[in-house]
Amino acid sequence: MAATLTLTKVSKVFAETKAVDTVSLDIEPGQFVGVIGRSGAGKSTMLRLINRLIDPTTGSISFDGVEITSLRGKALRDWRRDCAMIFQQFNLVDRLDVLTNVLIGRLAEHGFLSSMAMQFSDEERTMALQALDRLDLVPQALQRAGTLSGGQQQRAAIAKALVQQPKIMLADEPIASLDPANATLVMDGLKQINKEDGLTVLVNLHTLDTARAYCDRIIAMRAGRVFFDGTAAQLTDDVVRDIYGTQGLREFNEAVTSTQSIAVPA
Ligand SMILES: Nc1ncnc2c1ncn2[C@@H]1O[C@H](COP(=O)(O)OP(=O)(O)OP(=O)(O)O)[C@@H](O)[C@H]1O
Repeated sequence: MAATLTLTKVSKVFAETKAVDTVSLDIEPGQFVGVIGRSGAGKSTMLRLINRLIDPTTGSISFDGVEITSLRGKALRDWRRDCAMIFQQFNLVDRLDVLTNVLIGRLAEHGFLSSMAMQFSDEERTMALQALDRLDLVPQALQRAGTLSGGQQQRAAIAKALVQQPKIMLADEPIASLDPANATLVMDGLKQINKEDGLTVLVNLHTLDTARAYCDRIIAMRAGRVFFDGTAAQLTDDVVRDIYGTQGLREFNEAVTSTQSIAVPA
């Protein structure tokens, strides 16, 4: 059963920098949420806090009523499986084939010895092939991951995340290294999984057009705080200018996954 992710007054301080500043949010099950904002606004830090790659300085993060920030040992490993993370740089092992890379997503379910031996059941291989099929990557299943295009690698990373059978999918700028055609395929893949499986998706994006085209809800961060939280329709050009500033807006207004764009003042 899907569950709500709740952040309550979450802050993360690095030395002098308040990367995330008193953020409170409820992410409802099945939402496709885009997080936007200028470089340094705190987007990656927020995702890393949710995944427990880092710990908050203060505040609470809970999922289905369970406090995430206090999980240790197996409970923490289980959370990292439930909360799959996609990174800009794909996180695949280049020298291994695509199918094996996807199967690595199952290792959290294995004991130490079977993990070391990379022994997977027929059921797991079927699951991995089904995930690859959803991402249109069956023809590449036996190809070395390092030989795939960037877009194919990112779709393989999504397949790997899928076989973890996560409850929520986090993606930290998953299309930042991709050309428009591949960026569109990756976003379409995430959207398809969100719609078909009802999986909650929380994705950091550098480009407004992508957030507008794909996200049910857009959260804009500025200096660690939530500056805007609403739908694409509510994200007016005036709000966008406040988020990015006119200069920043130029930088972030390049169309990456669609031809829509907003007006930038001359
Ligand atoms: N490990 C760290 N040590 C010190 N400062 C950090 C660390 N991680 C992030 N910061 C700082 O926290 C702030 C927020 O960084 P973060 O990476 O979350 O921003 P972002 O919105 O994801 O930016 P970008 O779009 O460039 O990835 C920045 O000022 C950054 O320099």
